[in-house]
Amino acid sequence: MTPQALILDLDGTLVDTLGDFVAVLALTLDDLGLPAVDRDFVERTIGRGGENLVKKTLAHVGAKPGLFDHAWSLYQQHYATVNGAHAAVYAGVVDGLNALRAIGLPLAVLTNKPAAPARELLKRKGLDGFFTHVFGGDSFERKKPDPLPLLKTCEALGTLPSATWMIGDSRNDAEAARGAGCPVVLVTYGYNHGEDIRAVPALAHLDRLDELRLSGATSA
Ligand SMILES: O=C(O)COP(=O)(O)O
Ligand SMILES: [Mg+2]
Repeated sequence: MTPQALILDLDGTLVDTLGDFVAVLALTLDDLGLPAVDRDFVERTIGRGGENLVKKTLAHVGAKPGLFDHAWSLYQQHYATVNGAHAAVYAGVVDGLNALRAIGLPLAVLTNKPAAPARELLKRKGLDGFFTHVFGGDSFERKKPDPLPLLKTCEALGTLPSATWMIGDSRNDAEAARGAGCPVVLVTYGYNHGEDIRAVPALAHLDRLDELRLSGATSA
């Protein structure tokens, strides 16, 4: 089975951004006079968009209610500055993307990160040239794990969901793909809410993106 196009997640799949999230939350919490959160908390909480991360973090540190709007605005300002400074492209990603491009597969990014910082991060990490579309958590009415963003991305790619594979690192990606009717491939090195991603059914579980072996794109 060969796909006609691929949709790739960003955080935890293409780029290890945990350090960025940790740094941005530390700056935001410091501005608010609140205690920092540890790396493990951040790792198991990322993946459902920045708003969710900020809400969960405020609850975790016992912040008073009503702080969200201010915290979210600080978080976004800090994110724009920090973006990419504590992040690294995973081993195997550039070779994997080059191999996929070489066989003519259209590639799109679909992340829960807002589209503007997602595009900026890809640019800062030299990955922006690989993708025909980059969609974020604010590109559509709902985010992953809702299937809507996948269906909309398939529409933009001009491919049927059944011929469009989702490559992600979390059960969010798998759930969204299942709802949309897209086959899913999962990478094992990202963030899955503190759970083992190998327990989530997929076409394959990859330790590196360049382990994906596809023979060539079929026509749409
Ligand atoms: O939650 C986020 O901000 C990013 O998550 P994703 O790139 O893994 O979808
Ligand atoms: Mg992810």
